[in-house]
Parts: sequence; structure tokens; C-alpha cells
Amino acid sequence: MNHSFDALIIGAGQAGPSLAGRLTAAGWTVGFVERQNFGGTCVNTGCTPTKAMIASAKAAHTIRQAAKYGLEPAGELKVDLAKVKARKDGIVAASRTGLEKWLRQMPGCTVFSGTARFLSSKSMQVGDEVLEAKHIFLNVGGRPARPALPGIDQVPYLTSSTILQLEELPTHLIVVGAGAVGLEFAQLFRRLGSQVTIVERNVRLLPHDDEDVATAVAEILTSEGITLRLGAECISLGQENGQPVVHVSCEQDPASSQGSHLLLAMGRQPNTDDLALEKAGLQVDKHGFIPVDEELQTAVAGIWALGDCNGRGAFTHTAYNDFEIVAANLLDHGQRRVSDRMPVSAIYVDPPFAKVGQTEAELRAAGTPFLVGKRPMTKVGRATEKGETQGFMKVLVHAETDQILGASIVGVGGDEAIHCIITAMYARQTAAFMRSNVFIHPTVAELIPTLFGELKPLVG
Ligand SMILES: Cc1cc2nc3c(=O)[nH]c(=O)nc-3n(C[C@H](O)[C@H](O)[C@H](O)COP(=O)(O)OP(=O)(O)OC[C@H]3O[C@@H](n4cnc5c(N)ncnc54)[C@H](O)[C@@H]3O)c2cc1C
Ligand SMILES: NC(=O)c1ccc[n+]([C@@H]2O[C@H](COP(=O)([O-])OP(=O)(O)OC[C@H]3O[C@@H](n4cnc5c(N)ncnc54)[C@H](O)[C@@H]3O)[C@@H](O)[C@H]2O)c1
Repeated sequence: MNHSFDALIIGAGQAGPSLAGRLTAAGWTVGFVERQNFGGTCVNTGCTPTKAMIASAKAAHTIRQAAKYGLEPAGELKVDLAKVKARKDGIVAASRTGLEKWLRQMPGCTVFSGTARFLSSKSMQVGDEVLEAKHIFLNVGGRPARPALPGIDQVPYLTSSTILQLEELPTHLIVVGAGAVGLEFAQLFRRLGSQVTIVERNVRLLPHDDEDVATAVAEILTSEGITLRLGAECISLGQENGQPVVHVSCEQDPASSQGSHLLLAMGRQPNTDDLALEKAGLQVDKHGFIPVDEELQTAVAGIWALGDCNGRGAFTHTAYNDFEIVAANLLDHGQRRVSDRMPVSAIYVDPPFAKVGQTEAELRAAGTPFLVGKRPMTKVGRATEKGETQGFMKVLVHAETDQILGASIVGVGGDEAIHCIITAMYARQTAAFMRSNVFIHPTVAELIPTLFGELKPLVG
């Protein structure tokens, strides 16, 4: 059966549903296609379930530290992963079903279930249905990459999606890949009670961030008993006695890691391979991303690509910002562009690592003269009161213009506190402006004006 709409939206991730809301409110008819779970990665297998489980892990960690707070634990802590999972599943289900209900009841929006594939640049097939529209918005996201590691076919392994289904704790979880996925799962399973080893090919954690950040995050993880095996230049997989083994060296490898479970956390790949893009005249780049311009339009007029599938962002906030750009430019006569947004992100190890703007290494490489303000969390009152003093706060400021260039916070509350710096940077404010602010006591953020008062040239 043929259906005609003003717009087709493919994928109920972080951009598509909100775009459907804006377009239908503006009087457009929308055909909406989702093949799996409403809410996509973030809601079902990404941000929401991981942060829910990280909350359980944090509670376990705090309980184990009861004595530090002058408390006597009532008994031995028992972790029931099935219950941790049930709590997480409840939070995820509420979000997913709420979104699906909203879309299915949205006036002007017709929801189709199935995989959408192009028939031409103006039409797509979903099962037996043919959907046509002048405007097509792809929000198809991605999935865990399956790296071509030697031995991968012989070893059962978990991905960031399947690990969320475990109901029994791994005795020893080996995590290959120390990106955000690897680090967050490593710490959360360690805190729930698993022995954890991280294997990573880079010689240090977080190679795109400053050395002091990588050191602080490594200290946080190792202080909790996580084993780091960095510089593993030749990773291959095997099995011994029915258990997964990760070899880390191409040479004779006496120090291979054997565990009860293996998580491969080595990046993601975009869901662009089964869209039949060629029928629309579209091509992907070498990573499988759909190239887009500053307004998220693809090479074919009338087709946009939003979120992780365009390679211009890899976060929920970047996917949502893609929606805002497209909606503003189409419906509000806006001129918003992808390059207007600053790089901002947080990795939810605990304490978290949040960042905005440029790093020291990037500024040095660009020859930008800059000053640094840095303060350990041991000198932040709120952190000492909470008994969470790992990490530091750091700001980078242009030595001549006083413009704020970047900041990193590894520390309790850093994921929230960083936003006062983000806002100041969007407002193109200076260190002098930050010093003039009065913040609330006692907070982690209250030390940020002080930090901007302690700027020094980088030593070394
Ligand atoms: C473990 C983990 C933790 C994360 N934590 C964070 C975090 O804390 N903060 C953060 O900002 N980001 C986080 N992310 C990243 C974040 O989840 C993604 O960047 C975000 O979900 C991308 O959204 P999207 O809209 O591009 O695509 P997705 O959310 O992936 O949605 C795409 C949707 O399209 C559907 N689809 C695909 N192809 C088709 C087709 N042909 N037809 C019909 N439907 C189709 C899919 O089923 C899916 O529902 C995390 C990711 C992971 C894996
Ligand atoms: N808090 C957050 O915002 C958050 C949390 C989780 C995931 N995410 C997003 O999800 C995406 C996927 O995360 P990820 O951690 O899987 O990917 P990633 O690309 O961030 O990290 C992958 C890691 O695996 C290593 N690796 C990759 N290929 C390898 C190989 N062949 N041999 C050895 N090591 C290899 C890399 O060196 C890297 O450290 C990212 O875009 C991330 O931003 C975000």
C-alpha cells in the first residue's frame, strides 16, 4: 500500500521524535518508522540503563565505605544483579513507553514498525508499505562495532547492549576498549562486586584528553581494584577451560587475561548499511557515516541525516542539537549550524570527568598562548565534606584576550558544575567575568571563580 506524507522520519532516537513533534505542530503530515525500541540507544541500551546501574553501583560503593562516615554497617553487603537490572529495566521501560505513546497519539503522525529502506530519493519501503515524502529525515543511530579481532568467532562476548541483560554478576569481567563504554561498565561492575580487567591498545587512558585527566581517571579506577592493561598493541581472543582469554601481545604472551566474561567496548558503527542508500543516490564515508553539510542536509536535496549516523557527534546532546538545528532552519527561518556548538561531554565514572572546549595539547599544537587555573578537589570544601576528594578542576584561558578556552573537571559534581563554564563560553565571556560571579556556598561550583583568579602559565 502507498502512503504519502510531507515528511518521513526514520528512527526514534534522540532527534526524530522531537522533530516529529515540531513538524506536526507546524501542520506537516509525518510518516514515522521505528524498527525496534522507541528511544533508540540512549533510552534502551545507552545513557539511561547505564546511569541507572551506575547509581546502584554508587550506592554499593558508599555502603562499603560506611565506616569512613562514622557508620557501622548492619551486615555484609549482598548485591543482587537481577534486582539491579529490574530497577534499571523499570526506568528504561517508563521512558520508552512514554515516548512511544506520545508518537502514536501525535496528531498528524503515523507510526510504522519495521526497517525502512530507500526505493528512491523520495520513497521508502517498510514491509509491504511504500512511504513517499518530499522530505526525509534519517535518525538511524548506531550499534556496537564488531571489531575484526583474531579469534572473535570462537569466543562468546558481551556488547554494551547484551551486558545489560545479565542477571548474575561476572566473577571476572574483562573489558576490551577503554572509551566511555569500557570505563563506565568497568567501574560499575567492579563496584557491584566483579573482578575487572581493562585491556586497551593505547598506552594511556583517554588519549584525546590531557595527561593529568588520564592519570586522575586511572588512579580512580585502580584505587578500586580495577586492573589496567594499557599499551596492548596486539589484542586477540581465545578460550581456555571454557572461559574467554584476551591475549595482549603478538609475542609469546604469558600475561594474557582470562576472565569469566568478556565485554568488547571498541566503538560503534552507524546503522547505515541496510538503508539501501544507493537507491536514493547517497553514499557513506569510509566509517559508514552519511556526510552532511552544516545544516545536516545530505548530498541529495530533501534528505537530512541527524544524530550518530552523520558522524558529526556521538552523544545524546549532539543528536538532540541536530534536531534543534534542522527545526530552527526549516520552521523558524533560523540559520543554525553544527559548527556553532562546542565540544562538551562527560564520562560517568565516579567521580565523573566532564569537559568543554579545547585541551592543553590542542592549544599547544595550535600555538595559542594560554594560562591554566587548577585546583585539586582536596581543596574544594564541598568535596571534603562529602568525603569525595579525588580529581581536580582545571580551566584554560587565552593569555592575551582573557577568553575562556576550555575546562576539565574530574571530581564530584563536575558533570553539573562544568555548565557554568559552558554557559560563560557560549556567551564568549572572559576570566575577569567569571571572577566577578558570586556562587552558592557550599558547592563544587563556588570554587570556579577562585580558579579563574589563580591563572598561571603552564609549567613544563
Ligand atoms: C552504553 C552507552 C552509554 C551511553 N551514555 C551516554 C551518555 O551518558 N551521554 C550521552 O550523551 N551519550 C551517551 N551514549 C551515546 C548516545 O546513546 C548516542 O549518542 C545517542 O543515543 C544517539 O542517538 P541517535 O538519535 O543518533 O540514534 P539512536 O538513539 O541509536 O536511535 C536510532 C534509532 O533508529 C532505529 N533504526 C535504525 N535503522 C532503522 C531503519 N532502517 N528503519 C527504522 N528504524 C531504524 C533504531 O532502532 C533506533 O531506535 C551512550 C551510548 C552507549 C552505547
Ligand atoms: N558518557 C557518555 O557520554 C558516553 C558513555 C558511553 C558511550 N558513549 C558514546 O558511545 C560511543 C561508543 O563508545 P566506546 O567506548 O565503545 O567507543 P570509543 O571509540 O570511545 O572507545 C573505544 C576504545 O576501544 C579501543 N579500540 C578500538 N579498536 C580497537 C582495536 N582494534 N584494538 C584495541 N583497542 C581498540 C580504542 O582505543 C578506544 O579506547 C562513543 O561515541 C561514546 O562517546 C558516551
